[in-house]
Amino acid sequence: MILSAEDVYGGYGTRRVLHGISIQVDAGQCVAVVGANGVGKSTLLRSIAGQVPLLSGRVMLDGEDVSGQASSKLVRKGLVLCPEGRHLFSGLTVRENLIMGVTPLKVNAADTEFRIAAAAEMFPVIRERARQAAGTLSGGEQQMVAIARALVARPRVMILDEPTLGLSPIMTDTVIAAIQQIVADGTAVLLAEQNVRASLAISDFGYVIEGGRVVVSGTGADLLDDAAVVAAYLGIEAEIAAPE
Ligand SMILES: Nc1ncnc2c1ncn2[C@@H]1O[C@H](COP(=O)(O)OP(=O)(O)OP(=O)(O)O)[C@@H](O)[C@H]1O
Repeated sequence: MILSAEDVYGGYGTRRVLHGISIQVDAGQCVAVVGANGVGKSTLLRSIAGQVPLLSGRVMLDGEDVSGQASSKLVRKGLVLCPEGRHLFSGLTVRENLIMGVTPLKVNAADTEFRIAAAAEMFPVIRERARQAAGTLSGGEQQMVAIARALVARPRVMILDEPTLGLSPIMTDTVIAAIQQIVADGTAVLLAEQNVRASLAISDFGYVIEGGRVVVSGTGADLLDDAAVVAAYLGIEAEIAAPE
């Protein structure tokens, strides 16, 4: 197991959002957390990534208790969050945004260039728009830059919060394919997505969250096959077999 959250309670000040959540991600896996708006998916991911304090419980990264550690430290240990809403520096160029992704690692210039070139293999927009201000890119292009900024840190685990939110169907497909490639290349992925079908379809395992708790879990395929789960928690209609 590369990452786990164990009995995590958390929230914002007196606002309790997470009520004892446990999840785990094995090396090489893509794991999805799904559920309706406001159930605590982002809070969970941000708590794991050191951006929201834990009230109790712990986060384990490759056998080490990293609970409450700052995100810059976690990046150096191989855990990177690609946040909802991308949070690019819109006035900086694409290239400068990518350099931000390696800053916590203190790698040398040659290594930085190598990492950016490798990310551009996956996302050609990085080369094409290298000197353009990130804020002038389309939403889909910005999402690719945001994922690339996480990728250049060479994480062992990448946490992706709503990477397809607001994207066109074509851009959504591109981002989903990129996530599959990242997993195939050996980085474990923890994914929160409103696009339930697409995320469970590429996930080895999924957790359905409701009210800050895991209510159902199973393989991505099993969750999608379970009509009751699909209807009750995921807000999408079960596919009804057409009559012969
Ligand atoms: N910074 C914050 N301060 C106070 N409450 C917050 C803050 N961020 C989120 N919340 C609240 O925490 C609860 C869970 O929000 P969270 O963003 O984790 O849900 P989510 O499942 O990711 O939903 P969404 O997909 O809509 O982002 C919500 O009630 C939300 O209003």
